[in-house]
Amino acid sequence: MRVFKLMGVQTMIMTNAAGGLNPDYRVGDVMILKDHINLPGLGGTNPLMGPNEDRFGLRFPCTSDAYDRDLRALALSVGAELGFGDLLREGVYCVQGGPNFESIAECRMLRIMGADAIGMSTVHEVLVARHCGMRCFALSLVSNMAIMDYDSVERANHDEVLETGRLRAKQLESLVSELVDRMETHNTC
Ligand SMILES: O=P(O)(O)O[C@H]1O[C@H](CO)[C@@H](O)[C@H]1O
Ligand SMILES: Nc1nc2[nH]cnc2c(=O)[nH]1
Repeated sequence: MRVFKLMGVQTMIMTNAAGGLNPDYRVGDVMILKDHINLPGLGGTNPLMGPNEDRFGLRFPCTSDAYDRDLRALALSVGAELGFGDLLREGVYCVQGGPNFESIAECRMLRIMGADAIGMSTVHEVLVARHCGMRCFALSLVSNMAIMDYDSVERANHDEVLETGRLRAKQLESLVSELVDRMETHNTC
């Protein structure tokens, strides 16, 4: 992120695959991140640990405005214009350390905590990008539903994640490229 910053990048667009925790979500939905829960961060592991690099940003950065409101609104309208507004959601992404998928008890706890989707990436990048003043937009492809039921015979697996990615690749490509075409290039930070 800091190399991008030094190269003059002002806006970061990030994508990930995530497990759906919100029972209203379906495999193949696309969740625009409006906020996150940084589980490793709450536990004391954070990419901004260590001496602060003052030339990049503040020691104690704000995260309540991490995901740019204007870009979120623009993505929702672009998706609707492209004909797949019904797939789009806005929600809270939770990052855990991985690489294992979550246990049933963990999924249930995360849902109670307010997470709509769970993954293993993106938040670290967002924290460093925001620290140095870059505008951030991120979306999650709901590649599988988290297992919440002890009677379920479903098992989270990476093949399903890859398969859903293939299924939605074209639509996500058109969403991101149209977003890039239309977004203001200036940094609002
Ligand atoms: O977050 P990305 O890299 O999109 O991928 C997510 O999906 C993979 C697991 O299937 C993990 O890598 C997890 O982080
Ligand atoms: N942690 C986590 N990461 C994912 N990436 C894609 N699906 C999942 C999931 O169910 N859990």
